[in-house]
Amino acid sequence: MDQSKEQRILNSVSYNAIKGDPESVLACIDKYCSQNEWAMNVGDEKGLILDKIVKEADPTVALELGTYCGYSAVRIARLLKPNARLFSIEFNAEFVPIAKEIIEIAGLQDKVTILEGHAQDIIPRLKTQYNMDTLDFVFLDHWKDRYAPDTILLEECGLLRKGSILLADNIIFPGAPDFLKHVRNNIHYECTHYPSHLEYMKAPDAMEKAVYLG
Ligand SMILES: Oc1cc(-c2ccc(F)cc2)cc2cncnc12
Ligand SMILES: [Mg+2]
Repeated sequence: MDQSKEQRILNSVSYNAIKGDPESVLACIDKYCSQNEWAMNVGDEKGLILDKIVKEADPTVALELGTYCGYSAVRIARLLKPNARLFSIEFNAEFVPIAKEIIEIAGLQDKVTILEGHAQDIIPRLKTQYNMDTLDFVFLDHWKDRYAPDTILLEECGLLRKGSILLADNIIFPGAPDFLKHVRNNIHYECTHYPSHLEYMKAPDAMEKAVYLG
């Protein structure tokens, strides 16, 4: 059977990246996806915004919704302090083993736990099953119509604390209007908009930071 695009991305990383070097893994994926096959990684331009917010948050416990091939998991985990951890939720079973291998090639497997399933099923179990208190940073990059309900679920499950930082990808394209409606003009959130472009393309896109105020 023909290989999937995601398998071809893994092949490229496995062949070209330097083992244990996250920067070379990111550069390899960005090169492949800008020159060979477009893929929905957050990419190098929006990745710089992600880097900035992760450094600002300096999280001990981070959550990512939407692992895909593990590009943003590598991007986030490479910035984590020694005892910090990233949990990444992915529902597509085909993507999970590919992301795991890419994260391993980057040498970040001890910092990242991939949880396979739907965010709405996993979020309610994070405290009990993973001994979690609250989340310091959340990257939303899964299906856009799930950003708002999953944010509300994080609130209801007591996983957000005063100062928890949410960062959402694709605010313009494909767009997440319900999420913006929930966090903007909401006394519980302080929002910042970061205009950018769709990964590897000229089309406008943006990220939204929403700091939970408790
Ligand atoms: O960054 C992203 C981009 C796109 C996407 C798809 C098709 C298109 F034409 C434009 C953009 C889809 C995504 C789904 N999940 C997470 N991130 C995504
Ligand atoms: Mg995205």
